[in-house]
Amino acid sequence: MVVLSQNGRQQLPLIKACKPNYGFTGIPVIDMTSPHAKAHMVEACEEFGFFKLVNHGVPMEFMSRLEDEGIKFFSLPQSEKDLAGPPQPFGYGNRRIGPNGDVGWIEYLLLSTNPDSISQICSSISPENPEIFGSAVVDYVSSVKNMTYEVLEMIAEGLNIEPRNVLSRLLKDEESDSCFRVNHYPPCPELEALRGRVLVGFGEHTDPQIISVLRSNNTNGLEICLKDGTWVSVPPDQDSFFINVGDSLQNFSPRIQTNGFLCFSPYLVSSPVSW
Ligand SMILES: C=C1C[C@]23C[C@@]1(O)CC[C@H]2[C@@]12CC[C@H](O)[C@@](C)(C(=O)O1)[C@H]2[C@@H]3C(=O)O
Ligand SMILES: O=C(O)CCC(=O)C(=O)O
Repeated sequence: MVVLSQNGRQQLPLIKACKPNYGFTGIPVIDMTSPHAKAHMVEACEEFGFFKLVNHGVPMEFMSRLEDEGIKFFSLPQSEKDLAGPPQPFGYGNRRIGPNGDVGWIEYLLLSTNPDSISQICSSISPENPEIFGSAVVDYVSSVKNMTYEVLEMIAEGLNIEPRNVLSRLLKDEESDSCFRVNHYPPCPELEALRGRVLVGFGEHTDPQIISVLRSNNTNGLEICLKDGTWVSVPPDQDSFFINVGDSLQNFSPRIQTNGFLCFSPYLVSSPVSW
C-alpha cells in the first residue's frame, strides 16, 4: 500500500502517465574516434537532433563514482535531502521542476557547472563528506566538458562554420550558464498499477541550451520525438553518452533540428549536463 503525504496527494493528479514505446533501434551511434565522426554527427543532428556517443574518452570511473554518490544522496531520509533545497535555482528539488509550475515523478539536484559553486553547495548536499561528493561532481563535469568542446568543434567543422571554436567558446566562457542535474526517478509500482501506465518523471520539453549531454544507469526511460511526431524509447546504455541538440544550437544552422524529449522511468538515475 502507498501512503502519500498531503503534499504528494495534491500533486499526483498533475503528474502525467504514459505508455512507453519500446523497440526502436534507429538511434545513430557515433564513434568519436572515427574519421567519419564529423559528417555522421551532422547527419544525426539533421535527422534526429539526437545521437549516442561511444569512444568518448570520459573515464568510466568518473561515471560510476558520480552514480554511486547520486544513489547515496537520494537514499538519505527526506528530511536530510530537504536541507539541500529548495532549488534557488540550484539545490535539491522534488516533483516541482523549473519555474513554470511543471511537476513530475522526479527528485533531482540541479547544480551549476562552475567548480567554486559546486564546492559551496556540497556542504549542504553532503555535510559529512562534502569533498567526496564535490570531487565526484567536479571530475565528472570537467571531463564531460572537455568531451563536449570536442563534439561542438566537430559539429562546427561538419557544418563548415568558421572558426572551428565558434560553438565551443560559448561553453568555455566563464559567464556560461551551463548546468548539471542528477535526476532520480523513484519507483512507484503501486501507483502505476493503479493507473495502468507509468508516471512521467520529466515531462515533454526541449532544452533551451546549445547542447545537453545525458547519461543514465542501465535503465529504460528516455523517449525522443522523431520528425514525424512519433515518440520512441531510447535503448539504455551504461557506458555511452547521449547528445541532445538544444534550441540555441538550432539557431546556428537551419540544417539542425532540436528535439523534444521526455523521461518517465522508475529507478532511473541520470546525470545530464546542459550548455
Ligand atoms: C520543465 C522545465 C525544466 C527546465 C525548464 C523547463 O520548462 C523546460 C526545460 C528544462 C531545462 C532542461 C535543461 C536544464 O536542466 C534546465 C535547467 C534548463 O535550462 O532547461 C531545465 C529547466 C529547469 O529545471 O528549470
Ligand atoms: O533524466 C534524463 O535523462 C532527462 C533529463 C532531461 O530531460 C533534462 O535534464 O533536460
